[in-house]
Amino acid sequence: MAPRFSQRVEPLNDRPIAALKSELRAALLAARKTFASSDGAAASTALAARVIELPVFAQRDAAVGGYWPIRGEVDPRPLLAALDARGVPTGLPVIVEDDLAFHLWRDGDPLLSAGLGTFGPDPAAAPIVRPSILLVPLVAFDRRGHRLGYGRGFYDRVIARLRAGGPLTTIGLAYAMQEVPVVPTEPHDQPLDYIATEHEVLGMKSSA
Ligand SMILES: Nc1nc2c(c(=O)[nH]1)N(C=O)[C@@H](CNc1ccc(C(=O)N[C@@H](CCC(=O)O)C(=O)O)cc1)CN2
Ligand SMILES: Nc1ncnc2c1ncn2[C@@H]1O[C@H](COP(=O)(O)OP(=O)(O)OP(=O)(O)O)[C@@H](O)[C@H]1O
Repeated sequence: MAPRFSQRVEPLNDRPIAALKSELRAALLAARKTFASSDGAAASTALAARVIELPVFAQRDAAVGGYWPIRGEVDPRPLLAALDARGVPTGLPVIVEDDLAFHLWRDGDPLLSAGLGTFGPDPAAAPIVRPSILLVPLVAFDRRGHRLGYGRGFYDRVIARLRAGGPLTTIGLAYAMQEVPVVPTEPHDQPLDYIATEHEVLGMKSSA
């Protein structure tokens, strides 16, 4: 006899992680957009004032990888401008196949399309920088330092690659409203060293 219900209702813990991630992603993307349109600029300025105090930015030879904000992300430009004023080189990513190349960029430099609706420096004109500190955009985060992005794995891959080449400090930039109790994770997910919001800077390393 045919079962009465053809679809099994799966308990939460059995759901594939990718499906949990995409539901969380959709919900937080919508909420972030709403928050950013009214409160994003003030929160991004407050966040910059907090995060610039991290001692890591005062390290000799620091170079910072930023991003050009899209889709209601925290605007890292106040922080990038403060770093530039201190003489710290800053760069933005350009998509190259499955990887990101960071090229030197400061306020006023030209911007070109850098792939998937993002903007970045002219890769033919701006030198490559190897970030020792990476500012990481995110859709959702939890207090363990896990993040959810747009689901293409670019940051997971570039963090793994940069770490293999030398010391790297990763700092997620988020509005406090992007916090969730637990981000579902897979083995390739790279936890962040810090997450900065307009209210606090969370350090994940015991040495922090
Ligand atoms: N501001 C910013 N720049 C970034 C990233 C990011 O998360 N934020 N990246 C982090 O990985 C890399 C680019 N990865 C991205 C992955 C997906 C989408 C995105 O919004 N995709 C849309 C479709 C856009 C299109 O096809 O034109 C989508 O999936 O709906 C954007 C960037 C490098 N630059
Ligand atoms: N180090 C890696 N090497 C190869 N593939 C990877 C790596 N990291 C992630 N991926 C692939 O990228 C895809 C997207 O991963 P995930 O859903 O964790 O992205 P995300 O963290 O939300 O997005 P992003 O890092 O682009 O902001 C996964 O299917 C995964 O297989």
